[in-house]
Amino acid sequence: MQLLIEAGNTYVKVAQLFESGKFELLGRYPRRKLEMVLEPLLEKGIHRIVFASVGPVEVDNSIQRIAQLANIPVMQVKTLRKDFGVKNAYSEYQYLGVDRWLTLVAIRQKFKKPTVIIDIGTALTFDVLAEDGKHLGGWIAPGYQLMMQSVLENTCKVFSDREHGECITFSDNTADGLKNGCRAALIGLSNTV
Ligand SMILES: Nc1ncnc2c1ncn2[C@@H]1O[C@H](COP(=O)(O)OP(=O)(O)OP(=O)(O)O)[C@@H](O)[C@H]1O
Ligand SMILES: CC(C)(CO)[C@@H](O)C(=O)NCCC(=O)O
Repeated sequence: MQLLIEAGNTYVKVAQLFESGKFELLGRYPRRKLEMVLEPLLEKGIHRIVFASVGPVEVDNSIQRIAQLANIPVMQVKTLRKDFGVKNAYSEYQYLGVDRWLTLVAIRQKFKKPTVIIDIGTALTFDVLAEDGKHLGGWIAPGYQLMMQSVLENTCKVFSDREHGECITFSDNTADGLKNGCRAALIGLSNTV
């Protein structure tokens, strides 16, 4: 069994890949919980850890260290210039986030059609893939939480609450106004492509 880890800017996602090809998502965890989550898992017959990270280097080091202590080989996946039928649009190819690269590769494997990938995580990313596997570039914008946070941190009287729905109606109160406004911005951006 292999352990697959994707370290993002908000969460670290952990999954198991069995010999049969079956895949099971174990969960997503805040970065600070990584060691606590990984250590018990490594006692379960893991023969390799494969990870990709767009987080701080401390997370990469922490995964390497935990694997080393448990004597398990570890492989860090990096962004490539060209492989798996995808050609990276970046002239300095290594600067394209590995999460974006892996999504391009996965989409190419599955569809082989012109595709716009919209990924709403900490950041909102767009990546355009042509039919022949050529990556035509993309956009990076703030995700929902980041968008709200930037307004909250730079105003005195705007506030929010913990409820999150799917509404984009015009609002008659501050919290809904902010949440609906940020959702509408994400939708508007997505509709521009
Ligand atoms: N339904 C939702 N309502 C409000 N905020 C959400 C919702 N889903 C996710 N978020 C927020 O969006 C951000 C990204 O979360 P998400 O888990 O979707 O992305 P991610 O792919 O894990 O991001 P990263 O890979 O950068 O860690 C977080 O700040 C999260 O709290
Ligand atoms: C844009 C994010 C934060 C999305 O997770 C990540 O892919 C990243 O850190 N990318 C590096 C910069 C780039 O892709 O151009």
